[in-house]
Amino acid sequence: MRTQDKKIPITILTGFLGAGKTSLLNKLIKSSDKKLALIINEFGELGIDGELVCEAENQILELNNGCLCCTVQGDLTKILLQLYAKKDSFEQIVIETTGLANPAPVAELIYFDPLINSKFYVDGIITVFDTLNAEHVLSSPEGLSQIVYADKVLLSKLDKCDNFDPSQLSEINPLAVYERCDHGELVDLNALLNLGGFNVDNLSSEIKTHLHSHMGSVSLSGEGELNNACFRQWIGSVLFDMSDVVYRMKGIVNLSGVEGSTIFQSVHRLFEDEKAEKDYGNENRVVFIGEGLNEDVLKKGFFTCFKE
Ligand SMILES: Nc1nc2c(ncn2[C@@H]2O[C@H](COP(=O)(O)OP(=O)(O)OP(=O)(O)O)[C@@H](O)[C@H]2O)c(=O)[nH]1
Repeated sequence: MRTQDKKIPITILTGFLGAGKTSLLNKLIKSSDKKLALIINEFGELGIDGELVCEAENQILELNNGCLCCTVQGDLTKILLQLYAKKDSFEQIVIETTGLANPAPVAELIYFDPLINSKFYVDGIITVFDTLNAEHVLSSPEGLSQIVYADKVLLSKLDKCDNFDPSQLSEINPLAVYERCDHGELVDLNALLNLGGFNVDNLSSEIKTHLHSHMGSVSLSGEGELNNACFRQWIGSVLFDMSDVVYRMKGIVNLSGVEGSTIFQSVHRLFEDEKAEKDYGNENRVVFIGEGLNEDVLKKGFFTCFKE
């Protein structure tokens, strides 16, 4: 028996902001043969991804107070040890990193922290790559590191992109396996949780530094009912006017004339809304992630949408 056989496998799921990680995770949860424990790390102090992930029987733990690749490694150690104490209730852990994370420091923690390494191993690093925003993703060090360290790269949004050239990725990482994955759909989702071990030799501490200091998030929240037309107009104008600086927006809102809560999300200008599975009552939470965001302007716009 290999020593790894006694350890708990961890899959690191990464991919740039809005690439399709949560979409994939939801498909994985529904079709997995294994019971999973999920650790979801978000950029922005108001957690929304935890709500977007379907619960099934799995344990979901959120880390919202920083990015795993820099500030919250101590928290990750604590969570992993807590999970280990309940190890009979799941078979594998999936860590969904923020869209701005370099996966290497997370893998390094699992490999080089003796306590963690005696209990866990990295089964693989999976990167969801947004083909529609390829140029933008590859121009950022975070997006690049997600390709560099991947064991498997899932190409999302090819349904909306007809001129994507995959050789630009295989030139960066010829060792990874590349596969098409629209909306988290894959032929064999279960194989994703059995990649069989990540190659520790690929790790380089050089790209370990805090890369995304220029990025920031603005989290807005308030109780009550938002005027539906006003809110849609405001979001539309934010995405239009600030599309260069707002990379990602997510929100759970209570809109006038709409029963239950609505989930809003955008990746650059691509925008979607859907009925939330759960009713959050009067609660409204909106998170913007981007570069040089003007919190006061966003706050003012948000609060003018509350119905008198
Ligand atoms: N057309 C298209 N849209 C997609 C695809 N995959 C995801 N999306 C959409 O892209 C948006 C972001 O998807 P998510 O799964 O939330 O992305 P994410 O990587 O978890 O986002 P963050 O956690 O914020 O970084 C959603 O509106 C999805 O419906 C795809 O293959 N094709």
